[in-house]
Amino acid sequence: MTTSTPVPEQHGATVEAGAAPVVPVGVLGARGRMGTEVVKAVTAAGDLELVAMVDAGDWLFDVANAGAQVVVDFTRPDVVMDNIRFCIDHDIHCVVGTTGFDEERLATVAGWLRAKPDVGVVIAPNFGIGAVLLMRFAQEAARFFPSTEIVELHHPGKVDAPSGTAARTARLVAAARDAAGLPPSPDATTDSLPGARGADVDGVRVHAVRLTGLVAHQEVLMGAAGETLTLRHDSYDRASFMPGVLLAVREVRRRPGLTVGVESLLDL
Ligand SMILES: NC(=O)C1=CN([C@@H]2O[C@H](COP(=O)(O)OP(=O)(O)OC[C@H]3O[C@@H](n4cnc5c(N)ncnc54)[C@H](O)[C@@H]3O)[C@@H](O)[C@H]2O)C=CC1
Ligand SMILES: O=C(O)C1=N[C@H](C(=O)O)C[C@H](O)C1
Repeated sequence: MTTSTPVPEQHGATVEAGAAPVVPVGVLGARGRMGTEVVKAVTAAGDLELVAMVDAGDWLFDVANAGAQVVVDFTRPDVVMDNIRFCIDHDIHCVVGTTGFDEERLATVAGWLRAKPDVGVVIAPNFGIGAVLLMRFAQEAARFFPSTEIVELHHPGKVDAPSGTAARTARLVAAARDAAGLPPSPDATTDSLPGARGADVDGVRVHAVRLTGLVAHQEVLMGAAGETLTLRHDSYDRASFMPGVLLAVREVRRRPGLTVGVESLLDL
């Protein structure tokens, strides 16, 4: 039970005596689709304080000057590495939702973190709890089905294809198939238009749809003789990502080093 005497806290916020201090948070990509939602969510959270909003053309040093302890990055795959490097160099923990991470990029971030053992970085292609569960269910089911393909469907403003979530799902499914000793999914195609069979991610076909009216959706289709299993997740609103983002913001300072995905934060 905290006492009711308010004590001054940094950045103008106040906290109850004995309560955990408010965490100063900066948002990169603050004027984007996700950034706008993150700004709203952080502002509404009593234990967090929004201290910096940075978008393209703004000065990145603003997040350091404002005293941000945690930065949330929803920018673009072509700028996110520079942002992470900056934060690590300035001892700022990072929660990264921006996509475009392959094993090489993750290894680079892990390498930077070795010089800063107290800094934490969480990188997750999807903060939606349902999407995280879908990935886990797909991993579990993969070994029982000779065929798996993935269809991701998004709003037409998305710059990368396939989605980061679909790429990660494909890699997880491929690893589960390999571990079970499954051969490649059967496919007799010898004659096709370029792209007709989707992208090949570690041997799993991934198809990307861009459609006005959509937000973020994914289906994992699995087939065996005489049956199919379809796992589907739909984000109809970017609010769906906020519980995961806020969880990562609250946890990242306690998790030095690189954390990929929010599974471990959810005890999955
Ligand atoms: N992990 C997750 O749960 C989710 C991840 N995403 C990913 O987040 C990223 C952003 O998505 P959206 O918000 O839809 O894109 P968006 O295009 O609406 O927003 C990106 C923002 O970043 C800004 N920006 C560009 N360069 C910058 C820089 N150097 N510094 C600061 N800001 C910069 C842009 O001006 C823009 O306002 C994408 O990679 C997307 O795939 C999107 C939804 C959920
Ligand atoms: O750009 C988006 O919108 C999304 N991006 C992430 C991805 O590429 O997986 C997460 C979600 O699908 C929405």
